[in-house]
Amino acid sequence: MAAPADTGVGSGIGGNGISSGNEVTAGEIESSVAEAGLNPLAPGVSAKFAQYLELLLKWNAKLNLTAIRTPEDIVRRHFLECIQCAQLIPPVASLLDFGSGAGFPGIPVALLRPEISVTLGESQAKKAAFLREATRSLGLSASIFDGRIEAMPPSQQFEVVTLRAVDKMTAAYAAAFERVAPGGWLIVFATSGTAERDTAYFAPIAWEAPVPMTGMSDAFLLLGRKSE
Ligand SMILES: C[S@@+](CC[C@H](N)C(=O)[O-])C[C@H]1O[C@@H](n2cnc3c(N)ncnc32)[C@H](O)[C@@H]1O
Repeated sequence: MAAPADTGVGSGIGGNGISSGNEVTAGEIESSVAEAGLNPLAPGVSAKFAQYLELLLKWNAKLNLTAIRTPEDIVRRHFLECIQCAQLIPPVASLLDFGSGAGFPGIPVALLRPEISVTLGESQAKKAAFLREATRSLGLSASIFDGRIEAMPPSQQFEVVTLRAVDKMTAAYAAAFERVAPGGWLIVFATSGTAERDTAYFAPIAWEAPVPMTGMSDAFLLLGRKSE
């Protein structure tokens, strides 16, 4: 799948209330969430996002975890998109973030939806190490699956599987579908160029109307339910 489109909220430095320095305060994150029209975060959650951002910047300088590098872009493209996703997830008990990378959307989901048991699946060792450190520092109970999702025991299934910017789409899709429990949800981050292909690929899934990403001109969330 293509990476999320670079057409987000705001217009670069200062466009979403984020200053150009390397520090982003909890207040600035709350303002960005409000400007994007998303529901306010629960008390304490914006401070956790500020801490997550600091960790990302520190590790990204050495390990190249994400190509989105500046604080304002990380808030605008990674955080806001994933916060919107977390707020849309139906009431469920378990979620697999397939190809979590630096934690998107799994870590924002774990921060916003502590009732969900989140598994962050990531095959690259350096990214899995970051996920371990990030979840430890942020006090999250999310587990890390350090390997290819295809290697999970066949019986391991989840009520929600998220897919965001995962490459080798055909193989990833087949593996993701296997991990969705009967009656569970698949949530795909898509653009107008991929939405039709994505929904067509997962034929046995009943798709809801694509949800436009807040403040984005060409990004959608696809939510589909696997039959019982
Ligand atoms: C482009 S990154 C996107 C990461 C994150 N979802 C995001 O939106 O920023 C895709 C990640 O998926 C991981 N990945 C791809 N196929 C995988 C598989 N079959 N099992 C586990 N991880 C996988 C890659 O190692 C990579 O870190």
